Amino acid sequence: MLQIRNFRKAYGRFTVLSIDELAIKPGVFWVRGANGTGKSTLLKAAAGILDFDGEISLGGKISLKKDPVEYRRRVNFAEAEPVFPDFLTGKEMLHLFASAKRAPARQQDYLVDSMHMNAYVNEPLSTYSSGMLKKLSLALAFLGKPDVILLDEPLITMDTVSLQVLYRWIEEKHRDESVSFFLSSHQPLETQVTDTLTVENQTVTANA
Ligand SMILES: Nc1ncnc2c1ncn2[C@@H]1O[C@H](COP(=O)(O)OP(=O)(O)OP(=O)(O)O)[C@@H](O)[C@H]1O
Repeated sequence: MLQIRNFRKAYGRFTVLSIDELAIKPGVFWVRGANGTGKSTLLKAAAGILDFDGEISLGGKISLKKDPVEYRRRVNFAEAEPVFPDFLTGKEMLHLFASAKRAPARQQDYLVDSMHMNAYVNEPLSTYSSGMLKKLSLALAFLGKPDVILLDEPLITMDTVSLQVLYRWIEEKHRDESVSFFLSSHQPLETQVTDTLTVENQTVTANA
């Protein structure tokens, strides 16, 4: 599903990650590693928002660099600490992403309802707490018909009820639409994972 070849990401002269070849089959993956090892770097590169040397593709067919629009429509991402324009409302962000991701009608209603965001979704983002912003960013990452969803530290700032909703979304998307997930977290995940990807020693290994 996700293929990485001759990948290298450096900040200045410091190489953070170097991956010769990694072909990841469909599934739900827990991305683990100590602070500063490169988990966010890996997810941001795979999401197409961070420049890197090398090649990342979906199944060797849809290349991030050669088919950037198609790739980004199929690979969704939520940042660890989302930052959005303060003056927009949650609803406006949802409309924007739904249009870019060609989301089916009413998909955003399901996400807003199930994550209990109705009370504030029409308010400007300047009024949101960090948990409210986190829930919105996760909802945005579930819009459209992606093949892959990358969630960077999805558990942080989420209350216990919201966490259960998130786990339900992940299980539904994986079971019903065969969506693959990459979930970086320092805490164990309360959902069944296919494999663990460990980020250490400037590279990534699959543990299975
Ligand atoms: N914009 C940047 N400029 C310079 N160095 C950076 C930049 N972003 C990240 N780094 C460095 O790259 C390394 C990997 O950072 P990254 O954020 O990917 O780690 P992480 O595994 O997600 O960490 P954490 O678990 O603490 O969130 C760190 O050493 C960090 O200092």
